[in-house]
Amino acid sequence: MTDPGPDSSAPRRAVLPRSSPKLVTGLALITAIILFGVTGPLFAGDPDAINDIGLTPPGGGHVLGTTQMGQDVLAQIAYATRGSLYIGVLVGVMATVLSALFGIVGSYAGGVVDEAFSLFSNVMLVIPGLPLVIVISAFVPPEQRGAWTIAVVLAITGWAGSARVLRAQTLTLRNREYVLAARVAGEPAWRIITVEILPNLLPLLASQFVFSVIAAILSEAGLSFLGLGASNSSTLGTMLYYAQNGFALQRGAWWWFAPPGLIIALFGCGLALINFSIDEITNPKLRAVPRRIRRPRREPAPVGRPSQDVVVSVRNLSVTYGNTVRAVKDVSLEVRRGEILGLAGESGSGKTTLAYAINRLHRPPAEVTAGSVTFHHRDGGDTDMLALPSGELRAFRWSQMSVVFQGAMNSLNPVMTIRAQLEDVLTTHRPQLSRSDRRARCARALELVGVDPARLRSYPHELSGGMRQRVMIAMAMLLDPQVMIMDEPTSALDVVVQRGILREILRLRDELGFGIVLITHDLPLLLEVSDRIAVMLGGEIVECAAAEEILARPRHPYTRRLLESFPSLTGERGAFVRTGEATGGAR
Ligand SMILES: Nc1ncnc2c1ncn2[C@@H]1O[C@H](COP(=O)(O)OP(=O)(O)OP(=O)(O)O)[C@@H](O)[C@H]1O
Repeated sequence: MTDPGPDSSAPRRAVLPRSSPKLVTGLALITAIILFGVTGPLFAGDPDAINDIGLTPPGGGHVLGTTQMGQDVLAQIAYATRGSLYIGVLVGVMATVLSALFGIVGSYAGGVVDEAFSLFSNVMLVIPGLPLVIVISAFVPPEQRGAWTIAVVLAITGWAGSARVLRAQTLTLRNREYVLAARVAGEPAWRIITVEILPNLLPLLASQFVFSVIAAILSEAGLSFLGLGASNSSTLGTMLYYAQNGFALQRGAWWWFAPPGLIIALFGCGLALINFSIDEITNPKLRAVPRRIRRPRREPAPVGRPSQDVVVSVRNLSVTYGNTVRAVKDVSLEVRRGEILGLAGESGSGKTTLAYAINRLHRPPAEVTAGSVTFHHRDGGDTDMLALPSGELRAFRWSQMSVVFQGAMNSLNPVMTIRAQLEDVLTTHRPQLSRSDRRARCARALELVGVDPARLRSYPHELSGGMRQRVMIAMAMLLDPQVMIMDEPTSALDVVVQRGILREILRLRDELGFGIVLITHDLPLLLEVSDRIAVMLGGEIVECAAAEEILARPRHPYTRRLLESFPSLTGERGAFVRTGEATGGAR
């Protein structure tokens, strides 16, 4: 067997949830209560043993005192905790299975099955739960009212709300591309549900299970308190019932009613804390990344001010993802007013990370570890992008530096008209504009990108991919920004539409004079439209020069190989692709 090496546990560590104070506290509480419930009865004496000492406060031979019959309260609590946990888990499992069956299977099957399941869930949902539980419990004779009976009653009155939520979520998931792909690939329905859909519903199912357990323990306590609980088993609720009947409160016997109440409260609290952490555990994207309070190392102010036509200067910028990936390494570049700066490089070379960091759109675990990004205003003022308070950054971002995201045509909200989405930007950033001015600006923005303003009334699905892409560009231009960052703005479109949109962008750049950072893998396209091109490799800019210079005299071997891979540029087809030479990615 080979030695996995000292770092073999690192990837495993990366996929495990990071502990958070919430999770640790919740787990500690629940573990302690479960341990007490499971092992306590093994050590505690007989909870029903009657002693002639009567009601006694804690002390001596009885750590938590005795009931009015002289029964040991600690022993009773140990058995009662076990009983309540048993009912809670039973109900949690049954309610979760029922809600998954009616919510997930029904909505995936669709048609009559979905309608029938949905109707049944709705009927169960509108029946008031607590009165129904009381009626059913009262109907069952006390001698047959065991823990299982109570658990079944609580489960059948408590699953419908969860089923509705699961149904809504499954209806969305079943139309996702990967589910459609699995269907086209001929996977059977049971496999699609369990492999493609269920893992995405785990956070919901887990929190619904936790919620059902809490609700069951509380409801059982309520039922027992009313004398309708499980007759042949001891639970925290039955303890409270007997304490109430023995006038514990009036007699000041706090040791009789306070401990069971406290255990219920702590159990609910522990499960709620775990519930909060479930999303982070099941969804790696949501895991909180410990933020090291580390300001990027400030660079000394550049000697002299950059020339008037520079709008953004990036100096020695480094960005990392956690401690492992150095995606951008010591990058310096300038974006000039009215220029198109192309950013080329293989997949994973750090282009998107750099563009996002310039606009401070990077999210944890991405972190700027060094360098500076300065925005130079026309009036001579400078803005340190990395030091901008978040309120100012929000206002600054779209109005001075906007972004067209990768896959932008899917960024439009499907349930809002184009007009509403464009107007939203103006309402947020230009609240002083009148309604008619807003409408006129939206129409003008669409005209600029070559879309008929009549389309303002359309919903995104009524537009072609190219139109949606143009709408996103119109949205990015709506506030007359000085810089637009465009990350693969046309990659999903055919070449003719691509060229059409880029011609439009060039015309707008000439007309409005903003600078553009254009990211794409398509080097011929970059050579066609860019003024300058920066080539990235492994997180570094290995070459930055005028587009003609890059084409005529590429200096870096990687740039030369990149050019060789495009036949129309050099005539030597695909050496780069054919040899498959490793080029190195970000590390
Ligand atoms: N959330 C993340 N967590 C960890 N590493 C990441 C994350 N996002 C990106 N990376 C890593 O950062 C590096 C740079 O990624 P980035 O997306 O910036 O590259 P890119 O040049 O834009 O690639 P592409 O052209 O394929 O979009 C890659 O090694 C990538 O694996």
